[in-house]
Amino acid sequence: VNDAATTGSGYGVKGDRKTLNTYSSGGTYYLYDVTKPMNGVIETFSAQNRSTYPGSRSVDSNNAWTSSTQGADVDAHYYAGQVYDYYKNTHNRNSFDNNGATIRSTVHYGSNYNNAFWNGSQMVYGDGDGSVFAPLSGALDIVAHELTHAVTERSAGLEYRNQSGALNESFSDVFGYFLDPQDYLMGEDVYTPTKSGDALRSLSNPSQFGQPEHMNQYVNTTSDNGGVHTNSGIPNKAAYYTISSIGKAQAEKIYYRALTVYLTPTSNFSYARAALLQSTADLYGSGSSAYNGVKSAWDKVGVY
Ligand SMILES: CCCCC[C@H](S)C(=O)N[C@@H](Cc1ccccc1)C(=O)N[C@@H](C)C(=O)O
Ligand SMILES: [Zn+2]
Repeated sequence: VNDAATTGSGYGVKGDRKTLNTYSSGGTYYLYDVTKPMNGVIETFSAQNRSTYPGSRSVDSNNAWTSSTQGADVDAHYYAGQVYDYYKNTHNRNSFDNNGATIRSTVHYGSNYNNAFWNGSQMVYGDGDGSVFAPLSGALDIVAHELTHAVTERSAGLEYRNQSGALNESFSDVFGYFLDPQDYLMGEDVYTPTKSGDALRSLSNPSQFGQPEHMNQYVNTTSDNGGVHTNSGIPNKAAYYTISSIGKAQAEKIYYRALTVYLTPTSNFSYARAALLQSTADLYGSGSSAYNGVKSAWDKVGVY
């Protein structure tokens, strides 16, 4: 039996059917996607509910990934491919390092683990406890959030604390929106599976879920690396104002250019305003409506 790229199918966390780019070797099927240009490989592993990664490759006997525990594997793999395609097609970036790095995910991390993260080399997803979260790879905006941390790490390198850390978190949420633009909510597809209509965060209304949305509400704290998941509400609100005034198409070009050309590891909110304005001037001119939209957005959140 020789090795070959194959096409499988399966059910995601929400029970939705998906087609998968898989690989067969020795009669076993793997979540190993070799269809991307320039050899960008996407591969998915399972920690089998231990707290180790990468764990072992997700496998299936007949390329039908339909068991109830495979939903997290299916979505991590499928959504990672979607995020790869977004960065390649929209920003001409070939994987998170712009050099075809393998995109690896591990699912079923830990026990009832209500989080997901980028560990410096790969994405890692918990299954959630079924009350706070369902398996976290079941949300495209979460997968985009985590993979954008990898892009940030290989570009601006925003330090994960205080204002640069809140920007790091915000850029991950904002690209989560760009991948999943049907609402301004974050994590809604897997957050509180037994309760509808809520989310972990909102870009349009950060205060709805306990985040500040103006600089005069900045939270000075030592917890959560200086409140990176709290103070991200302020740049998130500025992104909402920007997107709702100039549109997603121009906003995503501006955000990508700021992240990859101007921001640095210690950039603060004021520097982010300047970087986004400079990116807008580069792309659309300093007299453009886009420029006025970005300026007004950051004025409204009190960052100058
Ligand atoms: C390991 C310690 C924490 C790592 C933080 C990761 S990058 C993170 O920010 N995870 C996101 C997951 C997410 C993203 C979008 C929507 C919902 C959930 C996150 O926001 N985690 C929250 C729960 C947190 O860590 O406070
Ligand atoms: Zn994050």
